Amino acid sequence: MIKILPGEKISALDKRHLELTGQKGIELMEQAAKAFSSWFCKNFDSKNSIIIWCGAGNNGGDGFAIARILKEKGFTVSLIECFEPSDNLSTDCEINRNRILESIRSSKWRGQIPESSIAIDAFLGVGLKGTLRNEARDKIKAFNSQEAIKVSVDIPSGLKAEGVAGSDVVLSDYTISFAQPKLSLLLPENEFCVGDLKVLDIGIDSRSYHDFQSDFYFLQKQDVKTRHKLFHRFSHKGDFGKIMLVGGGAGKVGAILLSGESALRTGSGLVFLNVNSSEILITQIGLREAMTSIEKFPRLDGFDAIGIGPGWGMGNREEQLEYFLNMAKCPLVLDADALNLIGENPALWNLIPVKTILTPHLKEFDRLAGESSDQLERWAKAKELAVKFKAIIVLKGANSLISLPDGRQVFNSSGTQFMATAGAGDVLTGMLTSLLGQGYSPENAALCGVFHHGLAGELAGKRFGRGTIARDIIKAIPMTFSELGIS
Ligand SMILES: NC(=O)C1=CN([C@@H]2O[C@H](COP(=O)(O)OP(=O)(O)OC[C@H]3O[C@@H](n4cnc5c(N)ncnc54)[C@H](O)[C@@H]3O)[C@@H](O)[C@H]2O)[C@H](O)CC1
Ligand SMILES: [K+]
Repeated sequence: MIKILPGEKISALDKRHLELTGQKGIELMEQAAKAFSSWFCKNFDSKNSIIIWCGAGNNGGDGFAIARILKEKGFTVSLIECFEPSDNLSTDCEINRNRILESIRSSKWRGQIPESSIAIDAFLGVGLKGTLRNEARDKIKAFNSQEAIKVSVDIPSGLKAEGVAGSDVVLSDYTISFAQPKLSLLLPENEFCVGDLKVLDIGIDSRSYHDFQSDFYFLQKQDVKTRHKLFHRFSHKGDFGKIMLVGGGAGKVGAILLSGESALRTGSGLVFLNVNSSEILITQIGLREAMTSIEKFPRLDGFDAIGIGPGWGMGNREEQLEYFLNMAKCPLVLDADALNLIGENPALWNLIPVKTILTPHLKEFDRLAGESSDQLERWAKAKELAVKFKAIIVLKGANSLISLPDGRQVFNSSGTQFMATAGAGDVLTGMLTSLLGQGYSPENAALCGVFHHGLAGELAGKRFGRGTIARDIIKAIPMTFSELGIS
């Protein structure tokens, strides 16, 4: 997993990469510009006219290089230079400016903006320091006033790599960040200026990260594959696990059915659904592959993992939750009403077995940890709780954050806005419980489960768009394994 470094460490990281590989800075910039341009060509037709706003630093250097590459690919490109002749350009910005083709129209910033269909923001990157100067503010305002699709290179100009955006910031539809997402790009408070986020590999040598300390990590496709258990010719039913999912109170049985079906689609051998006695019939009809039970205090031996909470209801459940927390000898997942019960009675925290996976969404997290004034505070509290109780806390949302007992915090890269639909969380609970039941370590179950859940959402979202529902995500689960080449 790639470490997420603070903005002020990025140039030191580049330097380390250049030392290790013998590359030159201008070559790394070319790799970044090429990565950006190939993403761009996949997403936009070359009939579009593009205007690129370039600053005087390396972010501007990226912009000049991107201009040259996109022109060669057939786009109509023009440039606005957001600096004065007296300004010092960074060495690599200067080199790329001199490489600009004559056929690219380049103008100085004079307050007028040529029309274009796509505006690329390569004005300021992670090198922004202190308070924004007035002339930079004017340029950002002018950039925002264009009626064009807006794409930021690395980070929206005016936004710092850490913290919440102020009012002087480029309002992007897409932010294409290099090597690692900057922490500010992951804050929901900054969604208004970041838009869709994509992180591109620009070929930084992974050894370059060794010298830098950070507890924040970014989970990508390539990190997940090695964490999976592979099944083979001699695998038997027992390898796929026997799990119990507890929930399905009156009127909410759909939640446990979604979890149950997700667990089966994730590969569980045997799935038991423990529901309210009034719901037994509908549960059996609802998921024919599952077995059902209605005891409030069922026997727990023989189960490989237990997931508790989807649609459970909170009335008179405390004693039951205590029973599960005290008696279970297998790994646990706690979700929904199980979390709300802990929020109401914090003494229950002390009964949670180590390495239990808790999956709160934002509101459930606030009930568990108390109100927070912003997401940064929530991230800090999640880390504190994970370390204190040796738990794994999955704070659900765009780029779900997985806080581990050793203090590491891992942001997920998969997922789509189409997953903001009823039952998507129940699907995750089923997937996580299933992987635990198949013998995955809690850390691997959390990382693989969260990634595959997001990927299933992406695949379902591609097909159904705004109409995506939780059952579409479940149907896409098997495809996520073939996508990653996992048997
Ligand atoms: N490893 C990577 O991710 C790579 C990233 N690249 C790109 O490089 C930039 C960072 O470049 P840097 O030269 O350090 O700084 P910037 O271009 O972001 O900014 C310098 C620019 O900004 C002006 N400035 C600074 N503070 C202010 C202020 N308060 N008000 C107004 N203007 C300000 C300063 O005068 C300079 O002109 C990174 O984001 C990537 O885009 C590399 O290309 C490849 C490796
Ligand atoms: K930028």
